[in-house]
Amino acid sequence: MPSKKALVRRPSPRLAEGLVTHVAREKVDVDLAVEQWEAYVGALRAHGWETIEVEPADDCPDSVFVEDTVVMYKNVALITRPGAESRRAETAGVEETVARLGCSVNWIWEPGTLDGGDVLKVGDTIYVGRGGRTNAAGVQQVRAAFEPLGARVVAVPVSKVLHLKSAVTALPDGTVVGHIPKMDMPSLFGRFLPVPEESGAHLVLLGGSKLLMAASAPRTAELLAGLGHEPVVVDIGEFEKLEGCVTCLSVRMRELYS
Ligand SMILES: NC(=O)NCCC[C@H](N)C(=O)O
Repeated sequence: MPSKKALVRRPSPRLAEGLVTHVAREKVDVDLAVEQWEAYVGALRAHGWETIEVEPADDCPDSVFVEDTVVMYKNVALITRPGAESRRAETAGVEETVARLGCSVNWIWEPGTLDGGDVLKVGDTIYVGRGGRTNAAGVQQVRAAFEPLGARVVAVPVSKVLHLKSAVTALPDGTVVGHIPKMDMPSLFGRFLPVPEESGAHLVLLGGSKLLMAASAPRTAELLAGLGHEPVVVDIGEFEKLEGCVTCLSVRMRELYS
């Protein structure tokens, strides 16, 4: 059934200790991050999304990046096993929330690892980035979980960025949008639009032609507006210092059964 709920998770007071892999560490202003997070949640709400807060995980610095802990396909919530050990404790609270919302719950098991940031759904095609956080067993387990439900899983090598969706997302019409310098194999995607900024490749589909985007990608916003899309811009600069994107701060649940 169509639903418009989105999971979010309030930043931990330890946010500044979050992991960095492909960028140099910069000082994070936690108070400003909380303000930016509130504005992000406000933008989701303003566009008709009911936001559901997962109980905060104050001891987990990266817990605000809730997308990495669960992948939704239809009514199934696949609880991940994050590639970074320090993030594994984040999944318990998420599991509780999705179960309460009536999802059918499944899990990635050892030796599999998967971060939700590596999973891009375009219709029934599920691209899974195989990189620093998601291993081959994780990809196989995504296949086993979702192909019987009608999905086709396509594995994509990722070596230049943290996650697949750090470089690639998609427009509402299914066109894949990506920043080529950060992609291993742009040719794996069918209909493809290159964008000039890395963070321009991070799109959250809000509904209709509205696209939630980061303020750090003004040239891409202009490009997309010129193609008839409607960018909704938020500043998430403090999260970008930790390799976070607009995509990773929420999990949209569009096909809840209940
Ligand atoms: N899906 C995402 O883009 N997640 C960002 C996670 C950033 C966090 N600092 C991490 O390294 O896990």
